Amino acid sequence: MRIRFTKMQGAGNDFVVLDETRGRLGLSAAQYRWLADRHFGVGADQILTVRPSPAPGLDFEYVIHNADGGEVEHCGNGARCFVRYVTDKRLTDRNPVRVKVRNGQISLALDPDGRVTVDMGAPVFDHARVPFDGSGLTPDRKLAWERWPLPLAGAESAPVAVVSMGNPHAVLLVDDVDLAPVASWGPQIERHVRFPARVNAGFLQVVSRREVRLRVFERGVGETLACGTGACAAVVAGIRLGLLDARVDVHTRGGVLTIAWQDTPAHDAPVMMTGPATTVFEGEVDVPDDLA
Ligand SMILES: N[C@@H](CCC[C@H](N)C(=O)O)C(=O)O
Repeated sequence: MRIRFTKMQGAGNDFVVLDETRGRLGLSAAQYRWLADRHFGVGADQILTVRPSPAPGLDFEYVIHNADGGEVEHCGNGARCFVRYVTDKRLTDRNPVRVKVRNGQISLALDPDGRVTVDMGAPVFDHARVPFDGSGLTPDRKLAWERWPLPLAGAESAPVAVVSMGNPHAVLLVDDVDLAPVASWGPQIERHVRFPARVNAGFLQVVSRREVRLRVFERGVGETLACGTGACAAVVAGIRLGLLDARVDVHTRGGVLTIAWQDTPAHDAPVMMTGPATTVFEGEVDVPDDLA
């Protein structure tokens, strides 16, 4: 099947964007995997699919597949690229744009400086909704909020803060992200038995109360140059741990994201994320239909 696509990136987290506003392409998980493949396909961390509004009061639906072909709930950098795409393609003239994602809705605005600001919704801390199983573990309460000790191979234990931004995140404090064990601990945390839906693993270095460095080993992908929901989760965790102010610049390997979250007694304020969204190129490709 021959399809048109747009290649985009936000802080180096890269996407193949597909337009299904005039009809479904009907791709299989294997075909999404092929599109994301950097050797045999186009190459991307995620595939974003734009669909028409599913309900009054919404402008679009967008669907996200990880490079492993699995559908996921949320993608922060993808959300910014999504709004750049529907605006540049003149699929809408609304600003902000209201979009349905898998388990909720988000609002996205193009800023005058060319960046995009996304209302990412409120973080979720309820373990059942993350989902996370902390039963039998004793949390570390040395800081203002708890961290849960995950046993890893080699008898090491990783103390993680647990938060959902619509998708699950485990956030680990490290002294220096350049030296963090992302390649060895990332896959173990991603598939840890305590996270039944798997998890994105964030390695957070606090530089000051307004500046952090972050690397994320993403569920279904591996380490990416940036993760938007990971940046939101890391800043929310840092604020709840008492280490960060309400507005923080997050330095990733692919660029800077600004995250703002005003903590309240109910911890239910929305997280605002601002960052870049860029079109790289457009193309057509023959997607094999005999993939296993
Ligand atoms: N790159 C994304 C997150 C994409 C989904 C994630 N890998 C998951 O499985 O939850 C972002 O920018 O948020």
